[in-house]
Amino acid sequence: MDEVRASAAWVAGLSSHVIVDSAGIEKVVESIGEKIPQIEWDFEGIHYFDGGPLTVQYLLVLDALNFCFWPDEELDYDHLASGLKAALHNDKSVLDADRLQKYTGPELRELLKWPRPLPLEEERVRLLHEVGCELEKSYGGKASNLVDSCGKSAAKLVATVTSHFPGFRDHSLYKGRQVFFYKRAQIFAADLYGAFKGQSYGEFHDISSVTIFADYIVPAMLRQLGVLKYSSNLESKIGSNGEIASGSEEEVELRACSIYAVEIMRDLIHVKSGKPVLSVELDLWLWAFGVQSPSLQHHRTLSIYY
Ligand SMILES: Nc1nc2c(c(CN[C@H]3C=C[C@H](O)[C@@H]3O)cn2[C@@H]2O[C@H](COP(=O)(O)O)[C@@H](O)[C@H]2O)c(=O)[nH]1
Repeated sequence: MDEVRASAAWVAGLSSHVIVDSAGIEKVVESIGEKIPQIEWDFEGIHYFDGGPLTVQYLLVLDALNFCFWPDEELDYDHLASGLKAALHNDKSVLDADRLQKYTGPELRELLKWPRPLPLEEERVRLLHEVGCELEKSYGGKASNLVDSCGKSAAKLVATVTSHFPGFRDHSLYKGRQVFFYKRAQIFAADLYGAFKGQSYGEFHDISSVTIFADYIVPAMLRQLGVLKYSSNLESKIGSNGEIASGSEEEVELRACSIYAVEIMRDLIHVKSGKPVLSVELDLWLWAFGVQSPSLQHHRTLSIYY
């Protein structure tokens, strides 16, 4: 994850559409004080959890599909999580590697009990096939074997997931240079950590190396808090729900500045409170407030990465 942190800082240093406001960060840190808001991982009660390997399989599939819900105004992340949970309660074999390789779009819709085509449905199906195929080829069909192979290192897990599954290689180019986000790979590590409460499949000695997950909710939340400032052009595009192209400087800056700003915030909280804080905890706090704030306007980019 060093490459995520380093490339985000590099982009933030050159950024022109999005600015990280250090006074805004100071204000947020002041308002937090000594008490970092602690959010329960499954605060919505939407996740499948049985304490064993099937939960790991569930989380990998969940994060393989954890992107771009906004094109359907009625669809959100909760539908995906609770849909997979209900499907698993009904039939424990729905996420078996051989079955993952065969789903069609209409079958995936049926599995999630969603009445119409999902956004980027063909891509979702392709990514499911990729997960099933690679799990079968390299890990005996089990995501839990993949996690076991990482020696309780979140950094190794992210490196393993991104090297085995091309769909998780969330990166972009900015001013000619490769920048890394690895949103869904990192969130897989964080979801294991959260679901298993830092034990068993969720035990990582380096969970502090994970950054926030650059999606479309966290930048909007950071902007609402006064941590990010947008150029007037970008502001009006987002305000009018205009689409921002994947890979555009605006999109890369939105994501990179969010990661960078939270890393700065995290260091400042540590200095002021004397207590270390995880980016994973700050992410969950920002995301949980963001998704519960209906007026929050976020950027719209068609992407399989977030
Ligand atoms: N930064 C960050 N982004 C996250 C999540 C999560 C879910 N995390 C689970 C972990 C603990 C909780 O129990 C959650 O269940 C989803 N997203 C992103 O949000 C967007 C969905 O928005 P909407 O269309 O409104 O549903 C989409 O880009 C999705 O990829 C997170 O934690 N952090």
